[in-house]
Amino acid sequence: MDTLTRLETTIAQRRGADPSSSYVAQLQARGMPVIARKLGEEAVETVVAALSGDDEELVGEAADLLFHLLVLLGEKDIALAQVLAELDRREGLSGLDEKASRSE
Ligand SMILES: N=c1c2ncn([C@@H]3O[C@H](COP(=O)(O)OP(=O)(O)OP(=O)(O)O)[C@@H](O)[C@H]3O)c2ncn1[C@@H]1O[C@H](COP(=O)(O)O)[C@@H](O)[C@H]1O
Repeated sequence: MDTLTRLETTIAQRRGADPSSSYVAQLQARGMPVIARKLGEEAVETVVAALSGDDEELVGEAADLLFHLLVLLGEKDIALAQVLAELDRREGLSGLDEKASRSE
């Protein structure tokens, strides 16, 4: 099992866990508005790290971003596999077709 899939499984297993002992359970208990805001913050922090030129910081922020994206997808009951399938679909499209398809 790859890293993101393992993490997705862990996040799903945190449903209903004690928020005082689990950061994921704490986010899940606070709900989608907090999860979405957190993802937005992590996206901004990733952009700032990219512009700062510090690779180590960027790696850390990118990990935070992917982690919080998985929490958000889990909250919406969207499997990582669905997102990967969409990327696979786009990979199969050629340049202009892909642009048209993405803007649909
Ligand atoms: N990958 C992560 C992970 N990445 C980041 N974080 C947490 O995400 C938060 C990042 O937020 P910030 O950088 O803004 O730091 P902060 O100021 O402490 O956060 P806030 O108080 O603003 O929420 C930190 O609290 C990190 O600990 C993570 N927490 C958990 N995981 C994974 O999720 C699993 C389950 O975690 P628990 O639910 O805590 O058991 C763990 O085993 C890990 O594999």
